[in-house]
Amino acid sequence: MASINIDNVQKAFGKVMAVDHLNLDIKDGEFFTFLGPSGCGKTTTLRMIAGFYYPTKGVVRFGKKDMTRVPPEKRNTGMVFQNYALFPHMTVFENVAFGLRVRKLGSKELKMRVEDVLQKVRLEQYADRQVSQLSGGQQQRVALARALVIEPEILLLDEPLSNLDAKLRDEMRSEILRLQKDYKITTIYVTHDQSEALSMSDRIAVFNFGVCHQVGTPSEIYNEPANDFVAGFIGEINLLPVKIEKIEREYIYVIVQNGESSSELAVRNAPFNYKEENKGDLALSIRPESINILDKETEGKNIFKGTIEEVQFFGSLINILVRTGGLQLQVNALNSGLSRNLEAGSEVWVELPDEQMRIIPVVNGDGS
Ligand SMILES: Nc1ncnc2c1ncn2[C@@H]1O[C@H](COP(=O)(O)OP(=O)(O)OP(=O)(O)O)[C@@H](O)[C@H]1O
Repeated sequence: MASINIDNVQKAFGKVMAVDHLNLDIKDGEFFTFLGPSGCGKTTTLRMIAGFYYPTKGVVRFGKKDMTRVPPEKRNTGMVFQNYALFPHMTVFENVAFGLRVRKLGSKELKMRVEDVLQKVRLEQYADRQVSQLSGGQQQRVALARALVIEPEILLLDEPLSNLDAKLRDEMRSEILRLQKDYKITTIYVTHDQSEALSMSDRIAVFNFGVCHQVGTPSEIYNEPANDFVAGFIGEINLLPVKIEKIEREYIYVIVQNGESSSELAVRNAPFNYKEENKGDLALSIRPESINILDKETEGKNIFKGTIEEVQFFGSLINILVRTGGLQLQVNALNSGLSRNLEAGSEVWVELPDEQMRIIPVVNGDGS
């Protein structure tokens, strides 16, 4: 096992800056995910850890060891690719044994290690099958077994589930987590699927255009997004452009442009909230499940009258689009109580609880 330190790493391909000023500390035994849209630099970073690419600048360390220019075969990392990269006409056993044969392991120990790992991925009865005769999920297990059999210090998984259907993906998620806990192996998982990242990871790094915008636990990333890109990429969110009016004790008062008029909102100034050094544009963020719908006018802060524009029924959840003045708010309510009787055209009041809102910086598309 090993910790990984990415120290001020940059990777340029000609004029394209695929990864810029990246600093990450991945702990020993951690399940760490790189999350972001296509082309944001996830795979490039993974490949620099595997040694398939060398950084243009910066240092990659495993533990305290400088690995920046060490070739891949000397790194002791196991990698699983999106397309599995198996040998289709070889048996499952031979595919898994390949890395051990390259390492010239004796036949007795080789057999023991392959059989042991095949049992771990629950493929022991398929050892003699040709890989081309296996299902997608089974092939993915062979790819995992092949990566694990060399007993790597670090396991690198590049979108390993993207070729599987939804049900199999769910099964394989649990399988990967079980194996990771079993082997207690430092694992980096690359995905653009936010629910996969939130449900599997100890911590997540969110990337866009080669820049890492935030590193945190799934709950930090979801509940305390660092900026509008992270907030918008993970889950649904309402983002309203705001200007700070004043800060008084535990409240930040902000002005939201609401069509022709403007509204004042009071946001609780939690420790992780607005920082006064944020100089650029700001947005107020609130998750759709944090907004309350009221059927009558009620005394209190941050309550606005609105009209329901759209109701979408999802069984346990009901998604409601409310217009209040010039603003449109997405509200997700549980299918119970008042929300059951709501329909387009109804008049309602929406409450934006002060402790559920955050004031976050607006970043440009390129992260600057
Ligand atoms: N070998 C290469 N030569 C030139 N440009 C590259 C190369 N590899 C990646 N890039 C560019 O670097 C940027 C980051 O690519 P990367 O593959 O790391 O993104 P990604 O987040 O893994 O995307 P995806 O989810 O689509 O795989 C992209 O703009 C890509 O076009």
